[in-house]
Amino acid sequence: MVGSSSSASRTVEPQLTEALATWLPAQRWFGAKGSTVDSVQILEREVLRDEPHFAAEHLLVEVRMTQDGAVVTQTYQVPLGFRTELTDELRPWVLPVAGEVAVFDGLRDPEIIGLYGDAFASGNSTGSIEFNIVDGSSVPSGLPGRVLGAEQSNTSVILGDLLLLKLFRQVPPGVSPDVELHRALAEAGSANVAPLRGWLEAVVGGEPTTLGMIQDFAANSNEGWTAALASVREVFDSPDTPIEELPGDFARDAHRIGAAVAHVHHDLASVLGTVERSVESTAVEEILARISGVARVVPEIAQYIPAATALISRAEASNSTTVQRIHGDLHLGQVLGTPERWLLIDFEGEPAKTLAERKQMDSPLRDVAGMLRSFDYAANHLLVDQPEDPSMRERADLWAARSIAAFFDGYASVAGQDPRDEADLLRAYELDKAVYEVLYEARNRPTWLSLPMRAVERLVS
Ligand SMILES: Nc1ncnc2c1ncn2[C@@H]1O[C@H](COP(=O)(O)OP(=O)(O)O)[C@@H](O)[C@H]1O
Ligand SMILES: O=P(O)(O)O[C@H]1O[C@H](CO)[C@@H](O[C@H]2O[C@H](CO)[C@@H](O)[C@H](O)[C@H]2O)[C@H](O)[C@H]1O
Repeated sequence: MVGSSSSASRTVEPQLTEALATWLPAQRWFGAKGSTVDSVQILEREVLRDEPHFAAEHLLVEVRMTQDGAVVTQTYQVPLGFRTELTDELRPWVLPVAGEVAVFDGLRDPEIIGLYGDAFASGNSTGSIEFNIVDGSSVPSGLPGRVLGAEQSNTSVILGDLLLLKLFRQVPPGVSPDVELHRALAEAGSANVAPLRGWLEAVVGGEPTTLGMIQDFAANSNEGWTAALASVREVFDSPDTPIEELPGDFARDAHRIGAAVAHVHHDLASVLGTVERSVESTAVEEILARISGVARVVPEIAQYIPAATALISRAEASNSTTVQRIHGDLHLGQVLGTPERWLLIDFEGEPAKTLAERKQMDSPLRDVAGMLRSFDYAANHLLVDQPEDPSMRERADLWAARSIAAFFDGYASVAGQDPRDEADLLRAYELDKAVYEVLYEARNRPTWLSLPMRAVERLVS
């Protein structure tokens, strides 16, 4: 616990918990959008630095809230900074705490990011937090910290343009699949992930729990989503040029992404195994439960339940399928293009699932379906909120079809099996993802809702 009157981090607990109750739900990474926070309790408060004008603390907090009438509890990781003088860059990140000391999101402060880097370099525990380095790897000390632009489900920061440190925001008790799968892929010698260098953990709810991980930073990389959007823009800007003649045609990249995904699936299967399972006992039946659940928030989706039921029955008729550990939340934002190859990142699985669910074996078709949905998103998202223009829509659909065909070809060229051969099961997984997206967009980006809604309608027809 903290409390020296000569330190910057003297903010008392009731003030902090009250501020966190307001501040947490407004963060991009807060996972329980649409819920009401009832209380915040500080589980751990570890001091990383404590000086008169500057302090840093690592907090684990338990948030109790009400979501759709039910009480939900989630644990979040909240590194905080305390400064008596604030820079302009830190101003947007302050918590509503009155007093002389400003309290802010610690991961926005390069000095605090550097503290985490140094903790890895020394490999020592900091109070209850353990910093682990992968055998054969090392982290240099004194690496300058830098904030990575985009806010996502977690917060990633850069150390010396060499390493990327991702701190998970929501931390369910247990080892993260991101660390687990990166370690398996290292064992397989996978070239399609950024090598894992270390991870940090603490005991949460009585279990060793991953708090974050550190891996090589692919400095010259471009996110698949950004690259795909650039290509789609070109398609719209040159309406009379056949897509295959455009310099930014995405088919070649889509083919390489397909091959990268197949390599990762192969490597995960080789290290962590595969199981033959009846389609009925895969998560396919849960798709209907998902639709019913989403219909409570987005009632328009209920009309598709009968057609979805028919689709699931067709998928179940395909008997058995092979399951294995998979990525679980694959989309164009989860692939990074480097000059040499495409990398897959962020193996945490679907954010809406529990940790135990995310660690279950599943069909690789779920990842393939995630990519198909993403090509559809990339093709159509510039048309959201625009008056319907059939010629633009036709170009968008052509771009998506071309990219998807190339992705399938790339996947099949490595896997030796073509996902198109399991068409009904693949469609069921696509529907599942589209339904997930309906809820995701309703809660996070309501202006994008028409995108997955259009897909649900198409997939069940
Ligand atoms: N190894 C890496 N090298 C370079 N950039 C990366 C790397 N890993 C992730 N990123 C960037 O960081 C962003 C967030 O990473 P991600 O693992 O998807 O985090 P989150 O769990 O918050 O979604 C990605 O969209 C990507 O742009
Ligand atoms: O933040 P995560 O990467 O864990 O994923 C969540 O957010 C994604 C949006 O950032 C969301 O993806 C959806 O939008 C993407 C475009 O922004 C699109 O490429 C995906 O196909 C679409 O699913 C993802 O579903 C959600 O889990």
